[in-house]
Amino acid sequence: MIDDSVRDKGLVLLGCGKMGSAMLAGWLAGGLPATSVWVNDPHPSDWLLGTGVHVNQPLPAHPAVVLIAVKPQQMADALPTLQALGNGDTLFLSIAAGITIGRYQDILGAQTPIVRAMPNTPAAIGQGITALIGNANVTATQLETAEGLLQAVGQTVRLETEDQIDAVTALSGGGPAYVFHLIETLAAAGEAVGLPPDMAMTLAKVTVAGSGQLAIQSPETPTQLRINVTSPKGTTLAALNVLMDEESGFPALVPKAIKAARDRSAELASGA
Ligand SMILES: NC(=O)C1=CN([C@@H]2O[C@H](COP(=O)(O)OP(=O)(O)OC[C@H]3O[C@@H](n4cnc5c(N)ncnc54)[C@H](OP(=O)(O)O)[C@@H]3O)[C@@H](O)[C@H]2O)C=CC1
Ligand SMILES: O=C(O)[C@@H]1CCC=N1
Repeated sequence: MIDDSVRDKGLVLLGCGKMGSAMLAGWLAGGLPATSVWVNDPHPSDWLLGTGVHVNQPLPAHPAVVLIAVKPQQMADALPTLQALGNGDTLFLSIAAGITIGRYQDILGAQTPIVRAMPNTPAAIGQGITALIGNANVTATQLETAEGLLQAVGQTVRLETEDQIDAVTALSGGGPAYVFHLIETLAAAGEAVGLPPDMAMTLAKVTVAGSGQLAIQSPETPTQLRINVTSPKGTTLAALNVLMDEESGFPALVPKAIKAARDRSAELASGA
């Protein structure tokens, strides 16, 4: 639930592109008044301008939370504009990949309360998942405020160490893109074996969505759910023999992809 302090003292978004908009859409749909939100973004979208939030207007003196939602490469220009809010009661909630708490402290001040989080775009429909960790300046109440905002757009998990966030970024932060690519690939493959494009896309989307829901709702493991589909000597087995090949299938490809994303996240953290 979104904390009253956010409604009363205000929420500032630094950057409102794809991820900032996804989260803001969820918060507004969940009842956060538009008048409690201030957004700084050089090129506000038509959607944003239509929400009724304050766009590129003077900020409240002591907002409850600042959401940092610019790209890592934009941080050096964007963050110093909010330096005056550092070292105080305003909680900075960062969703940027690869920018460490230490780097925020260097710019905003060592006493600044900072929560680093990694959400994903299904937040736009309340189905996101976000991992978070705070620095020592974050009070228990502020951590609950951050978690309340993030739970208003999905589930949350608390991290034990900050460096775990590189792996989270690789798995669930970018994960929706991998799944969307799976949908694209399934639909194209359906077309290639004779289905009309629209039908192939509908079959692919609903299959992925339904399977995801079944994996969440069923008491059975994903492994058992896979076995349930796979008849002996049947059609699924013919496909899985390709997809589960240790040399060329998912077991070879997926870990390689996740490691590449994890390594890139760590690289961003070192300033590359
Ligand atoms: N997209 C995703 O699925 C996820 C993204 N993230 C993280 O979220 C952050 C944002 O990513 P994403 O939304 O995809 O990127 P976008 O480029 O869509 O959003 C960034 C926004 O910030 C604006 N901006 C640029 N400079 C400034 C500035 N100086 N002050 C204020 N706003 C500025 C950009 O404007 P303009 O376009 O005009 O430059 C843009 O609207 C990144 O750090 C990313 O790592 C985390 C999890 C998932
Ligand atoms: O691609 C990126 O760097 C960001 C982080 C996770 C999802 N998008």
